[in-house]
Amino acid sequence: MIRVESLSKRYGRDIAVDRLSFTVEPGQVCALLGPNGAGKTSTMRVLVGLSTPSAGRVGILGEPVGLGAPVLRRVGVLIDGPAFVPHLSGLANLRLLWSATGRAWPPPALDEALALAGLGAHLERRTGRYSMGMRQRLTLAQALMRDPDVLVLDEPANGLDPAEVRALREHLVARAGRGGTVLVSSHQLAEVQQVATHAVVMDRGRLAAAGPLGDLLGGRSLEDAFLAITEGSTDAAG
Ligand SMILES: Nc1ncnc2c1ncn2[C@@H]1O[C@H](COP(=O)(O)OP(=O)(O)OP(=O)(O)O)[C@@H](O)[C@H]1O
Repeated sequence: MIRVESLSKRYGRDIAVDRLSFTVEPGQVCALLGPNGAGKTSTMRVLVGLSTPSAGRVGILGEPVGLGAPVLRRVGVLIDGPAFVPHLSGLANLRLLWSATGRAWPPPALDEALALAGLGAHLERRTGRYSMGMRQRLTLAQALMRDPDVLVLDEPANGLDPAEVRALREHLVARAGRGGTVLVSSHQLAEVQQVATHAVVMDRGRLAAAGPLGDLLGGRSLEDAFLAITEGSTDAAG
């Protein structure tokens, strides 16, 4: 379970996240939506201990989060992507990242993660020669190989081709079906509509709407609902 309580994040005098609260329960795939600069990545970075909140609290599986918090072992994260060592192969990079957990190789869901990443023989190639899409797939593999209870994915479909996007979608649905908690940000609303059970819409740092997807849609496409929600908050602010 993910809990965000009155979270604010400032960068100097700018406020990127403004008293944001929401929860994501096990079994849910929650889409974190919002226009460019709404504060989605800032929220996710605080949520997984990569940056500190200016105010408020975040928790995962009932435990507080901070850099190196034990609960983060149970979280698969894709944000900006880790820095892969360019002269090592994809597989060697996964081993290196896994070694930081102090647990024996291989990770519990390595095969499943590699199947989804679909890198095949590229796994043996140096990551310095990877395309952006290959890098994204290796990043996904490192997030999934630990068989996490919670997934926090910032625009995971970036750079993936349509077949891979579909495989990812099926994976997220299956993971939530097994009791996992998934928070995923995206600008690809038609894609998100197929996978999300819930959505949180941010606009200029604030919560603009949240709830089960069906309630937010009210019979509209997610694109129409999103534009109505974010336009409404622009009018209200103006
Ligand atoms: N490290 C930083 N230093 C200063 N300002 C930042 C930093 N990171 C983000 N911001 C600012 O905070 C605001 C929110 O950015 P954030 O990346 O969280 O939005 P986002 O919703 O993820 O956007 P996008 O959809 O474009 O990825 C923006 O105004 C951005 O310029």
